[in-house]
Amino acid sequence: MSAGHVAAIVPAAGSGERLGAGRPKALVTIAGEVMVARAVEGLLASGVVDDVVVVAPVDHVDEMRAAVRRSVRVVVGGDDRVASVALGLAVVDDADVVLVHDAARCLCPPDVVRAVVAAVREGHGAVIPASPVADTVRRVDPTGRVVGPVDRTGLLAVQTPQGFAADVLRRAHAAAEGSSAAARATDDAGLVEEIGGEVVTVPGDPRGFKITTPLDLAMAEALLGARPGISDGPPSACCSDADKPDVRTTPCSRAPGTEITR
Ligand SMILES: Nc1ccn([C@@H]2O[C@H](COP(=O)(O)OP(=O)(O)OP(=O)(O)O)[C@@H](O)[C@H]2O)c(=O)n1
Ligand SMILES: C[C@](O)(CO)[C@H](O)COP(=O)(O)O
Repeated sequence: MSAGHVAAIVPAAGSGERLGAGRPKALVTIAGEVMVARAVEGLLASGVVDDVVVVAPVDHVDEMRAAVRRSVRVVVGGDDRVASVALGLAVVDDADVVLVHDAARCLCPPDVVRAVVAAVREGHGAVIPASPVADTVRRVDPTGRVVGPVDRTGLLAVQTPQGFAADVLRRAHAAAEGSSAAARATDDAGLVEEIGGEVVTVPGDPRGFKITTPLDLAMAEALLGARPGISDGPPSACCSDADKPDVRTTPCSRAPGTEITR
């Protein structure tokens, strides 16, 4: 595929129930910058995205436009993520490559964006960043009783941005409209699978984690150096240095193995 026009859709119309911030999650601030603005900046910093469309909650379109501070289009979202992406897709009719990137994965590094776009340009119709699952996985019944092991070999946890040849994503969404596939799919690659399309992976990045709960938010702030750690306590005198960017070169006078309470 030629270079083509790359558009990115940023679904940001969720309410953020699990975060419980009392306002749409994408408008929650992390280290002085709201999530949706961080997500847009990350996409643009990749240097491979030409156009961004933010999908906003109906009552927060102006607020989101102001927060992003870039001349991106902002459209009203739908009742679920699939509907919101479809509404964004409807306005990127000039795109050859379409990325879909959760506002909630706003710390995803630009390298991942570039890798996804490069793989679509190589000719893959659908590309997702994904990483090995770290935890042991079990299947359980509705009561929580374990019913069987799950072989972790070949299991990957999937992130965004997901990248698509525009025609592939359009066909997938058209087929999903009003069908049970839309209800089942938790991501856009799932819709491509539903129409028999091939989906390939590129390596994900731990920083692309989805900010879902208050703990995720605290971890994001800690990653950006905006708080000492994921507990609320103040840093100890010794280890406040560890909060500075280059912790590798910061000496600590405590003996190795000393328990550190934060
Ligand atoms: N109707 C919806 C629902 C979700 N999203 C977006 O899809 C992404 C992934 O969803 P999730 O992290 O689950 O966000 P919420 O749906 O807001 O979270 P919750 O389920 O806790 O309410 C988010 O950027 C969210 O804003 C969207 O654009 N439109
Ligand atoms: C799209 C996604 O972020 C990929 O991991 C994920 O599927 C979103 O899931 P959610 O249940 O809507 O949070």
